[in-house]
Amino acid sequence: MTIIAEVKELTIRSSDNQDLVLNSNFSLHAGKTLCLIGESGSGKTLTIKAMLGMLPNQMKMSGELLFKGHNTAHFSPREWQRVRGSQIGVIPQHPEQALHPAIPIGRQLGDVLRSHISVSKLEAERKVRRMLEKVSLKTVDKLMKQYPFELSGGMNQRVMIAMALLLEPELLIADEPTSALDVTTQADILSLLRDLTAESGMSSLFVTHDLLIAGYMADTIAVMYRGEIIEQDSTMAVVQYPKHAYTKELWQCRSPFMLS
Ligand SMILES: Nc1ncnc2c1ncn2[C@@H]1O[C@H](COP(=O)(O)OP(=O)(O)OP(=O)(O)O)[C@@H](O)[C@H]1O
Repeated sequence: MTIIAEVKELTIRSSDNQDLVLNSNFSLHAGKTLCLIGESGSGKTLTIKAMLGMLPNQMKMSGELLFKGHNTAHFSPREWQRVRGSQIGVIPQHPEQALHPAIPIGRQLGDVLRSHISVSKLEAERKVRRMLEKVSLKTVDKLMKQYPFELSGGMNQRVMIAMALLLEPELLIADEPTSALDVTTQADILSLLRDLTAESGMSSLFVTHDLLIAGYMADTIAVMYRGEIIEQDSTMAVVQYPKHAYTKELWQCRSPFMLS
């Protein structure tokens, strides 16, 4: 199985020497989804930031982060610019904060495409339209001219998914992409993401604090607790036979209804 990214012995310390992430290890494989799960403050977002080369300057990091076999510590700002967005797609928790409020959707996506690959305006528009249709957005003609504030949270998140997938990344990172959405929209978006990742063959890292969502999305689950990965196994093993008391607790505090 092709390894797309590896996190080896990742430790992140705050400026006052607190361990915020301690000795994390996991691998991301092509065509597979790994879920990082843990409560608020367990270190999930810092792990993602480290993988994207975006840790706050005052933090100290040790360990190795590899993307397609390359140690990302050696990436120049220019290489990072190339990798982020084109080879690694990111879906944030709050799409409204990631989208520009004063640029129409069609132009925002077109600009992303044209900043990474050389295509004519017309071809960029065609690709953007196709991608917006792929994430099940309707009335694409109208949508291309609309601004984020005119769309619902669920529609904006579909736009972010389209943006993240536009350049056919090899790795998709989604940080709690549905936590700001109502339950029905959440289920629709999760099902869309699951279909798109399965069909594209890319690797994905999905962050959530919800074991039910992890069980629905992932092939492998890594449970984070106070900065450490305390349990990591196949989804089946973690959901059906959780070993750690904290994982059992995560399961018990979840509703009994399963997504299908
Ligand atoms: N810029 C920062 N400066 C200092 N400490 C930080 C900073 N960002 C995060 N932390 C601390 O690092 C720890 C891990 O934070 P992180 O954001 O990775 O958690 P998380 O698991 O993603 O939580 P959430 O689900 O709430 O996003 C927390 O104790 C947090 O307070």
